[in-house]
Amino acid sequence: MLTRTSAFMKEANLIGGKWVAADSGDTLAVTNPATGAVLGTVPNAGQAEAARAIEAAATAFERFRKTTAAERAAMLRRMHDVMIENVDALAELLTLEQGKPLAEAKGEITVGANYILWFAEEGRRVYGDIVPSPWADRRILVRKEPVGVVGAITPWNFPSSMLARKIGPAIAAGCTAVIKPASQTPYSGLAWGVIAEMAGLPEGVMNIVTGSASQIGGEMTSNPAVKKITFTGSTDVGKILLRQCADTVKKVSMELGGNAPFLVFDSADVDKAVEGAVAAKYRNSGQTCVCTNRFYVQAGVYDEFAEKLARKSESLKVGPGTEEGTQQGPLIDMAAVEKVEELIADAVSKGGKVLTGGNRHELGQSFFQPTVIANATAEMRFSREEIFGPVSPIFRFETEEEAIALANDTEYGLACYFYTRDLGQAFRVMEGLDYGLVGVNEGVITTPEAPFGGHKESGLGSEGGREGILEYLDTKYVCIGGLGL
Ligand SMILES: NC(=O)C1=CN([C@@H]2O[C@H](COP(=O)(O)OP(=O)(O)OC[C@H]3O[C@@H](n4cnc5c(N)ncnc54)[C@H](OP(=O)(O)O)[C@@H]3O)[C@@H](O)[C@H]2O)C=CC1
Ligand SMILES: O=C(O)CCCC(=O)O
Repeated sequence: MLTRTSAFMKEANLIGGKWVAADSGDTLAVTNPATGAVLGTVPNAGQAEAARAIEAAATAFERFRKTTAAERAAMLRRMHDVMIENVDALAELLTLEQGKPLAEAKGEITVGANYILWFAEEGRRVYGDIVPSPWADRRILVRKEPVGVVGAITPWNFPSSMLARKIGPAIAAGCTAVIKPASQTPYSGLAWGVIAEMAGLPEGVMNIVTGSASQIGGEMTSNPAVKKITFTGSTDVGKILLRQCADTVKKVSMELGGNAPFLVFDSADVDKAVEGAVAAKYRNSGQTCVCTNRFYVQAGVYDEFAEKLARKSESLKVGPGTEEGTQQGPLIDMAAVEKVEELIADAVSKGGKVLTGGNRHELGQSFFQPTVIANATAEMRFSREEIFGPVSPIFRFETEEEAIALANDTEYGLACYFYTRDLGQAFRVMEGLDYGLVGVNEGVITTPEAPFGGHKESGLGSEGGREGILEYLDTKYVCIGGLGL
């Protein structure tokens, strides 16, 4: 199984162009969530290795910042090509350590490659300004310059594409980076080192350190050589990193948790809404920060929607991600299974009705049945907490105003979705929802061309789109006088 992936499956850290072990020689085991089998080990590095990686990135930055945008675009295009040429191997590695179906893993690698290509193109359009001067003898230039060394910390649910959104704009802007992948899925992060090498990225531009989150994150956030932290993960950890970044006033981008509502109005095409609901809920077995957490359905179509969603949910094929036809892989670990069980038990004790699923899957391990729960209410825990699993709670509402208020009643503001065939309603609801991403009659909306980022406690800044590269650039105002004009 591992033969195809082996070229990309590194068991060492990349620091200054060298693949190295942890100073202590300690390692972390990586397991396949579908079988519980140990796939291999990666270095359990800490503060000292992170400091050396930052130093390597800072040294490389002095040369890399002077490369042209066209040169960097060429490197990024080669990285894109390496990914597309090796999509099967990279996807297999991703599925083995993360669990998602191979088709989804291939989708993630392809989307990641597309982010890289998008930023290759965007990097060549980092324009400054010449501003009309209020002085006859002076001229005003506004330049955009790379911020410098970037620290990137990523989660286990999209271990490849979350890095693409950070590395792509960083390199395009002329920055260098130190990466810390999630400990449960480090291979897809380390594979970026191989991709970089194959694409001819200069040594030290990309450094990758696995191991202690608090030590590596602590060094990244306190070391003055790091100018920016970009993080995707839980809101709790995002808040820790924000506090730690304050002392050296670093730039930050935060892609944090979500509590996505999915509204279905009486005016909706219910079959289309069910199709969108399945896509928005069950991608990566519900372990996506933009996955629907709460379905709000208007009274007139409630029963029809609930029944149809239940039937679709129970038809999903659960199995190992590597098996042909699998639509639902395992959850990342047993803690995730226990959390889902707790949320279901809480809902049932408060009057929730399980329409399908509700239990661990007969396959064992961390496989869980796709679950639909009707009669959901605001008192149930999943109305406020991220489920991060294949559970669809369905709440009932009567009016449009009520639906908007319920949808916005959360500290999160990442993604939301709604279905309607009423054009006026589409605009009213879209304008009323306090979210960074809105899907209108669509359940999956991410693309490199569009900005991705949350409102409220779901984050700061945007990845992708025109905005994505701006996060990696400083603005410099230059006043040129003494021109004798
Ligand atoms: N918005 C999103 O995309 C995601 C949201 N989540 C939410 O968060 C919950 C917990 O998931 P989890 O993976 O533990 O998410 P975390 O936020 O804990 O982890 C994300 C990344 O941050 C690292 N990290 C953890 N603690 C620190 C720290 N003190 N300093 C620096 N880095 C740190 C992790 O490292 P390590 O792996 O070594 O601990 C990992 O690389 C999920 O159930 C879900 O609700 C999770 C993943 C993604
Ligand atoms: O942050 C995440 O959980 C990944 C978002 C997946 C997407 O790109 O839609």
